[in-house]
This record gives sequence, structure tokens and C-alpha cells, in this order.
Amino acid sequence: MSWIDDPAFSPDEPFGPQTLPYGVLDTPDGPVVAVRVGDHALPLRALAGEFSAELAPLVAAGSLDPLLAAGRPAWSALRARLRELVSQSAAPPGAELLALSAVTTRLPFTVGDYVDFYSSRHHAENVGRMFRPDAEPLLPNWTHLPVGYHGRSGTVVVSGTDVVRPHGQRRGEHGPVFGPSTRLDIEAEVGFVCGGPVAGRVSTSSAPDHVFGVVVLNDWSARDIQAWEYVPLGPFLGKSFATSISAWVTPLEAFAAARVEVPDPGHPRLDYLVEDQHWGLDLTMEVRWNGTTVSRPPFAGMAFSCAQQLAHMTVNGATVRPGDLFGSGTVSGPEKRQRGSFLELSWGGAEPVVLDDGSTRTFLEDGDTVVITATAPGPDGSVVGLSEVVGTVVGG
Ligand SMILES: O=C(O)/C=C/C(=O)CC(=O)CC(=O)O
Ligand SMILES: [Ca+2]
Ligand SMILES: [Mg+2]
Repeated sequence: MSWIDDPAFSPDEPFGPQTLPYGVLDTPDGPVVAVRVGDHALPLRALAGEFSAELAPLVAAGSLDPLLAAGRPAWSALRARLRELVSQSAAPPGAELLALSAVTTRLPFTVGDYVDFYSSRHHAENVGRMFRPDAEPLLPNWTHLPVGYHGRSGTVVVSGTDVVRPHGQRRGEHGPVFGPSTRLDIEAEVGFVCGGPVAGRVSTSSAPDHVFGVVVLNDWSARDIQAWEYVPLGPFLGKSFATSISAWVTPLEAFAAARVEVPDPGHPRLDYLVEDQHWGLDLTMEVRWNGTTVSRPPFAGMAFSCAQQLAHMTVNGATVRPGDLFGSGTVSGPEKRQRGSFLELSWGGAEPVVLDDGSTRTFLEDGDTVVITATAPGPDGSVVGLSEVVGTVVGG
């Protein structure tokens, strides 16, 4: 029996000992690294004496930055030692469990470069049909490379941060008009947090040495600003005002039982995108709009894995550094209730979504709250959870 007295810290629950995500808490003594155990946070600084000389500074830090830089052998050693500490019957000296409802989490690492991909075929086809009704929804490059763009790392915020409705230009009947966005949307995505040595031309087989862990990511998007500004260079102010990520980063190692092959593109891939191991992930996401579950996007159908996306991102020689973040792209499945944006769920506003309280929505209203979570199959029939990403819209 573990000393951790929390029914949510069980292999049958998403945040049992099979998961152990890392986050950073704000405390009166400054920020501290913690691990999530069930519905509690376990601050690690007070336990630094339980770790080797190599690992102790990583857990005594005030952010995940030193851990991200430490590399895969340290990540594995730390996780293995944590597994021992949370499984033993007596609490290690100094251990203190804090209820998640009583802690304040902060952005757990310094976000370096931020890239967002576009790797869901269903999402790309749906958006293509709405934004470019007279063209083929998928351009010819789409199945050959993971299309992406560089986003704005300075506006990546931690779950719980309010999202201020952006202002901008949108198309009007007689030329552009300026004002608060009237088509504010979400994008349900999976985010990958990079770490390990600085490296360029990362191969698909070494990509896992540069991916520390996984978060849920909401790429808030102002569709009216986007639709007017994006030609021909792509997303800009319609997406750069806020991107939210989970407060807890789940180590990539926790997903060993969730790995699947990405779908066959129907043609050979260029060598640098061939995987010798499968890095697709069988995650199921859930999107809740003011408490109503409106969608369950399936991640397993994504056309490119995180390893392929990282290999592509660095194939020109560009380096990946600890703290870099990349988003999978909006996750949409083939069914309506599997779509990862409200643009798609409401089909451009034509088919309002009915919430449990009887109200209807097309795009976000001020005061609306969106929660996105995800789970994956874990070892021995367990479930691995990704911590929620939540945001509430406030008027701008
Ligand atoms: O097809 C377009 O013009 C735009 C598409 C997006 O809004 C997608 C984007 O941010 C990438 C993604 O999340 O899939
Ligand atoms: Ca996106
Ligand atoms: Mg964004």
C-alpha cells in the first residue's frame, strides 16, 4: 500500500502511479517543481535528499527548465526513483501532499520556439472546404510533409489563464472593419515539450530523445481575423494572442502502451519521414464547453507523429532546444462529434451547437469556459491522463 492516501492515485485512474506528470507550483517560498499524484501535488524540493546528486538539482529547481535540458537518461532515472518514492508504504521525510484545488500552478517551463502543425486530415479538409470552397480542400504537399507555421511563444499561457477576446481587422461588406473578434474559436491539440541536447537534423529514431513530454494545447483562434489576414503567408494575429497548455507535463515514457502506427499516406514517404518505431499515439480527447461535452477528438488518426514532425522541423538544419514546443494541429476525427474546433462543429456558424443548459453556440461568448482533457491506454490495462487545459473568455 502506498503512503499516498488518495483514491485518485490508483492504476485505474488517469493520474495513478503510471502517469506522474510534472508541474510547477507557486508557493510562499517561490516556485517549486512538483509531481501530480491523483488529485494532489507532491512538491519535490523538500524531497531533494531522496535523489542522486545528479537528479537533486533538477527537482530542487523553480521550473522544469533544468530537467528539460538534462536529457533522456536523467528523465528515466528521475521517473524510476519517483515511482519508488510514491509506491513505498511510509512517506519520505519532508513529503507534503497538497490538494490540487488549493495550489496555484504556473507555466512550468520557459517556452522557446513554438511551432503549430496541421496534421489532421479531417480538420484540414473541413477548414479547406470552408475557407477555400472553390479549391481542392487539401493542397498536393499535404500528405508529403507536415504543414506547419511558427507561432508566438511569448503568449503561450498556463491552463487557467483567462483569454482576452482579441481585436483586429476582419472582412466587411465595404472593406475591412476593426473591432473585437466575433468568431472566437478553440483548437483542441496535443502539445509536445522538447528537451535534451540542442540538435539539428533530428532523425525520427532519435526524436524521442528530444521530446520530454506531452500536454493538452488549446490554440485559441479568431476565425474572422484569420480569414481576412492569412493570405498568402498563413496564420498571424488571428492565432498569436493566446495558446493555452496544461499545467502538468506528462512524460513521453508514460505513453509506451499508447503507441500506434500513423495512417498510410497512400504513397512512399521520403526517407527522413520514415519511422523505425511507431510514434502515433492513441489518445482520446474531450472538449467541454461550459460543462457540456461537445466533442471527443481521436488523436490516433493524425497523419504525422511527433517524431515525424520534429524530424521535419529540423531537416533544414534548424536546431531544436529545450523548452521548444510544438502543437500537433487541431485534432478532428471523421464524425461530427469528433471535431476539434467550433468552426467545424458549427460548420462556420451555420449549425449551432446545443449545450446541456439549452443554450446554443456557434463561436465563443464572453464568460464561456472551455476545458480540454485527454486519456490514453496505459500499461496493464491502466489509463494515462493528460491534465486539463482550461480557459475562460473575457471581453476585450
Ligand atoms: O487552412 C487554413 O487556412 C488554416 C487552418 C488553421 O486554422 C489550422 C491551424 O492553426 C493548424 C491546426 O491547428 O491544425
Ligand atoms: Ca492550431
Ligand atoms: Mg494560438
